[in-house]
Amino acid sequence: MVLNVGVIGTGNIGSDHVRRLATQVSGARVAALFDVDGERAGAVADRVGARVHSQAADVIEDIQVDAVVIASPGDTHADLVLACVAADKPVLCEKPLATTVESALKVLEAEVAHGRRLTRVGFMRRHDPGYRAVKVAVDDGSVGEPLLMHCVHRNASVPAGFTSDMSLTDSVIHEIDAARWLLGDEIVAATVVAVRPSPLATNGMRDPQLVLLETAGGAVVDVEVFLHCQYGYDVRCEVVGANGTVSLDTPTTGALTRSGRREQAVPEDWRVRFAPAYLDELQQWVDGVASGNGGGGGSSAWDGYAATAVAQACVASLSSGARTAVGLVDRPTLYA
Ligand SMILES: NC(=O)c1ccc[n+]([C@@H]2O[C@H](COP(=O)([O-])OP(=O)(O)OC[C@H]3O[C@@H](n4cnc5c(N)ncnc54)[C@H](O)[C@@H]3O)[C@@H](O)[C@H]2O)c1
Ligand SMILES: O[C@H]1[C@H](O)[C@@H](O)[C@H](O)[C@@H](O)[C@H]1O
Repeated sequence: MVLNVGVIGTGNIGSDHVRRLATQVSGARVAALFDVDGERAGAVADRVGARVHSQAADVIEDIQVDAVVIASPGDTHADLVLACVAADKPVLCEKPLATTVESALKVLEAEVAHGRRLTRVGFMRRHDPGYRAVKVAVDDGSVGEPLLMHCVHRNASVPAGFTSDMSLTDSVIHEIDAARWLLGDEIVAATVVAVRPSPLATNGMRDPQLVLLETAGGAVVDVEVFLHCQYGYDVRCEVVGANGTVSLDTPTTGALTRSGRREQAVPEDWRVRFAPAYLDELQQWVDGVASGNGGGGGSSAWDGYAATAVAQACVASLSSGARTAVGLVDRPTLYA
């Protein structure tokens, strides 16, 4: 059986997902797509032989579309996921699930009322071989009880219009999900410290920032987020346990040793660094949907809601300078 996928949003990651679905993922084809930029949608559709619709709702309601990928901007996600749930279609929604806690909660409530998990959120680090190795070492007790997690999230630069809040809601949200997943615990408080801004940060953006996250069980996670680091894309993670530590290997594209020097390449951006993770994420989702489990596994609507709630607490802390508690609703049994 071939899964017919509809894609909404064909910008950077949407067009990458279309290409992967059409050429690398087995058991799937891109049947239909939509982007508000019709020219862009048309060019992407031509490459893979997909239909172009004139609105997002038509992709979701297309009877030949079995499942939907959402890769439009974050503030469009919640309404589109709600439409997928109403149409009973499995959906892989790029992060974030929603840009407000209220809209994330609406998705959660809709899915619970529907009675079946249909939503998966694109937290692809759960599919990265390095993060998976860290998860195995934490889960099998190799490092003992996890106490601390140190993270670094650096981008060479960010697009115009990126804001201080987006460092938290768009970038640190990956560490928020990774911490909840690796430590198996909810985050209950966040504190954000804005560092003296890099002279290269434009439009008054507070960059870098330091983020402290506290889990219900008392573990603490620190994240340096620095989105104008210039030299490349650098994501690091170390979990410190009672008996040892486990850290992410930073993949490089080669090590050159000559003339008394050793040089290692740094990935240019997330496209390069996480390419295998995006592919694994899509393949697992397609396989999951095809086997009738709605694409379950990976990050659920609950994970998307919790991550949004923590990111919003970070935004509040950045603005107030105070430690901010995270309030989550009770976890519905659908996500037990
Ligand atoms: N998981 C990851 O590592 C990762 C990486 C990059 C982006 N993302 C997420 O993917 C989403 C898209 O990011 P991007 O970098 O591809 O952005 P982008 O700006 O390159 O692409 C967004 C596309 O959506 C289109 N669009 C805008 N409004 C729309 C609407 N209402 N309906 C349909 N299409 C619409 C735009 O025309 C554009 O083509 C964001 O939520 C972002 O956070 C995730
Ligand atoms: O949207 C992107 C994407 O999510 C990347 O994975 C992250 O590293 C960037 O900081 C963010 O801006």
